[in-house]
Amino acid sequence: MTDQPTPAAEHTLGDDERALAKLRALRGSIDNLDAALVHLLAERFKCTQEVGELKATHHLPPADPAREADQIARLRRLAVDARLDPAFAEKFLNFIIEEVVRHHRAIAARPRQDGAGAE
Ligand SMILES: O=C(O)C(=O)C[C@]1(C(=O)O)C=C[C@@H](O)C=C1
Repeated sequence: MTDQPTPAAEHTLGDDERALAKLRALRGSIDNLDAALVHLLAERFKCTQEVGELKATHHLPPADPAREADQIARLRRLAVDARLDPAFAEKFLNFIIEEVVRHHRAIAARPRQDGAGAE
């Protein structure tokens, strides 16, 4: 019988420490990226809040399906280039837009402060 090392014997304490250090470093980057996502989303919602005000003031519909179709097609292309699943990119954008449209509807339904529209 030959003395073949078992996988467990090859797996040293140093390997485990390196793996844990790598995991910690990756989690640090994940936390930074999550923070960036929150800030990016906050900026996006600031813009869409203004869009919602503009639309409500000028009696424009809360949703614009043609614009959404363009955005989805563009995002899917970007996702493919970035090696991100385009179906996931589409789902993610739709999720955000759904929330935006909900805000737009709430703004449009809000009673106006300037008395316009009242008898
Ligand atoms: O561009 C608009 O008209 C918006 O209201 C913004 C937005 C978006 O979040 O990107 C939201 C709803 C519309 O259906 C399309 C796009």
